[in-house]
Amino acid sequence: MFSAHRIIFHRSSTTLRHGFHSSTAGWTAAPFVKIVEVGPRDGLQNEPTPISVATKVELINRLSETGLKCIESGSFVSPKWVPQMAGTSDVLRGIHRMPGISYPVLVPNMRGLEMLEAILLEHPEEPVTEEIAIFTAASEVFNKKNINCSIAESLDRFAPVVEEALKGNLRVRGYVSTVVVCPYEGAIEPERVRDITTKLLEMGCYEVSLGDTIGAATPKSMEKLLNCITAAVPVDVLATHNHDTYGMAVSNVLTALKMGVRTVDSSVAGLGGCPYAPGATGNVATEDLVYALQEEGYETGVDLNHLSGIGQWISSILKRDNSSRVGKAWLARRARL
Ligand SMILES: CC(C)(COP(=O)([O-])OP(=O)([O-])OC[C@H]1O[C@@H](n2cnc3c(N)ncnc32)[C@H](O)[C@@H]1OP(=O)([O-])[O-])[C@@H](O)C(=O)NCCC(=O)NCCSC(=O)C[C@@](C)(O)CC(=O)[O-]
Repeated sequence: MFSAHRIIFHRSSTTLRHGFHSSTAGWTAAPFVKIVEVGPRDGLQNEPTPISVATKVELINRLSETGLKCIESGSFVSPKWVPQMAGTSDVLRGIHRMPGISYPVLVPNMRGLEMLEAILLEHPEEPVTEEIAIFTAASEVFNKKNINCSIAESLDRFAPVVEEALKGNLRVRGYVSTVVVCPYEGAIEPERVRDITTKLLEMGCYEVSLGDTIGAATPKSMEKLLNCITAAVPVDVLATHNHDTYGMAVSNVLTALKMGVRTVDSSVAGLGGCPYAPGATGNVATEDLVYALQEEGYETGVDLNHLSGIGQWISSILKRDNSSRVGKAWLARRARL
């Protein structure tokens, strides 16, 4: 379980015209950062208008061509609670899965896992996904509003889900929400997050993503949180999931990377938010993240030009502003060319 940071060798990318062009020049070592693209799930779950299965499938297929290695593709949650995630079965059936990319889905209980298993049985030789994510929170009130149970009940509920998933060769990722501030309870003590993270890892999650659900963290609070958690678990089983409500997300991610985190969640065009976190905006935009990472000397394997076009496309389909500043800069630059 404990592995050294993932270092890859690559041709250094010479950044031309503010990060949108790359060329090759010599061999260097750059730390690789895995991006977990959550746009098709976290990004779409909070949209006010219905989104067709065809649009979801097209979004995932387009994202699959950018170099991303992990694209969260939906949720097997109750459609009464989160209507935008209805149709996840058809989304999984419809996407063109590319080798080397994982397409995880959220599963809140055994019912959700059974729904996924039913699809997996349709083509056992070609599984529609190899990974699920379970999700709880460090705040009792948020957890109750989000999944209708206490934190302890959620862990009890997830234990058999994880056991069954692992038996079926599905990898399991864990999420902890409200890791810094809860919209209902206020500041959260890092020790609470540490203890829940540890329990999820002991249960069998290979990684835990730390959700700053309302985007209220700052570099200082991220550092405090990670110092507390990494005293108990190795940093390479942690990921960060930063919403960008206060414009702090990129700074928070860079802080986490300096502390050794190498997996970061983000959402194309900065889409998203949790329906049970009022006032929170979307995740850090994947375009902003990729730009910051490449300028800071990290490797992501993602084609920023291609991604920026997709961010603009999905924003226009959803009839909303593109929340990615880098995406907007890309559009303005394209207009000038
Ligand atoms: C967990 C439940 C289901 C409990 O909901 P409940 O009402 O307590 O469950 P229940 O077992 O009493 O079932 C109620 C109804 O839902 C059905 N049901 C039950 N389970 C399922 C299922 N899996 N799929 C489809 N339907 C289901 C069940 O069959 C029944 O249907 P009815 O008899 O009324 O017709 C509900 O609270 C729920 O679905 N919550 C989902 C909340 C959610 O998706 N939130 C957003 C994702 S988390 C997030 O965004 C944060 C994160 C991860 O991004 C990190 C961060 O930013 O912090």
